[in-house]
Amino acid sequence: MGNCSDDVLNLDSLRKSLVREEDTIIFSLIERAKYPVNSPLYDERPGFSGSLFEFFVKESEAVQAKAGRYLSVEENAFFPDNLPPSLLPPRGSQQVLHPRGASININEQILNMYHKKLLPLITSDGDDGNYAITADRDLDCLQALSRRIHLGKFVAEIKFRESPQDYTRAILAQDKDALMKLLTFESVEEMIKKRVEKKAMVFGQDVDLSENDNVGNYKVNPSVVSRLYGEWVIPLTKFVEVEYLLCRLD
Ligand SMILES: O=C(O)C(=O)C[C@]1(C(=O)O)C=C[C@@H](O)C=C1
Repeated sequence: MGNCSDDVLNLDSLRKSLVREEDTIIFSLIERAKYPVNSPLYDERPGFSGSLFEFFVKESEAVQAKAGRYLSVEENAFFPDNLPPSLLPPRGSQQVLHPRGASININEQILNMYHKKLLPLITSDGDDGNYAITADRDLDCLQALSRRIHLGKFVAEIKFRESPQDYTRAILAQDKDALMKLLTFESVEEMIKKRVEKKAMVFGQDVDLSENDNVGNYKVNPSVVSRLYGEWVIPLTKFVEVEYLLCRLD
């Protein structure tokens, strides 16, 4: 979203960014679902010190690091060790987040969820040999999911600033359950799950000029998108929020 500076930091504007990220996530899933699972991409390969997927992501992240992607506190690398420095100077934006919480990176969990849970649900079996483009589509999905989930840091910061007393009590007690309760809005979560399902129907339908809508023929199963949010995206965002808050007073 690129505008997480102090003057625009409020819950409404952040929630708008989360809503906009839904579009990015759903379109990236639709693009990935064009290709079969292509499992050899993820197998260890001699000469690559890992899989072709890992090689692709590491090299892509190295280029993006040089071009300044990770200067933004909203961006987190999947393989952050040994990234080259940015060739551009830092942008000097205000530090909105608490420094300890700003460095939270749960991409390992996101990667694990993506490979083990999500990918089998959105791809067909098979191998068409298009490994590079498949890896590129994977990276798009992963970066969109990661950005959305790590925005939890900003959400947590806002919530802390809005009710410092309640949060301070729970933080001092290091009470994760109390923090989780404070930051949860069940009605908001329900609305999100319904909305992403509807978006997947709208974005993923075949469009042609005949009278008959191609209802029911979706590029990514809308109920999988709703499940993705309910079981992984929202819980992981909340995990980031709790982790951020736990160290907010350090
Ligand atoms: O909108 C918020 O208040 C958030 O904290 C974000 C979010 C989400 O991940 O979408 C997480 C927890 C809330 O229960 C509702 C929604």
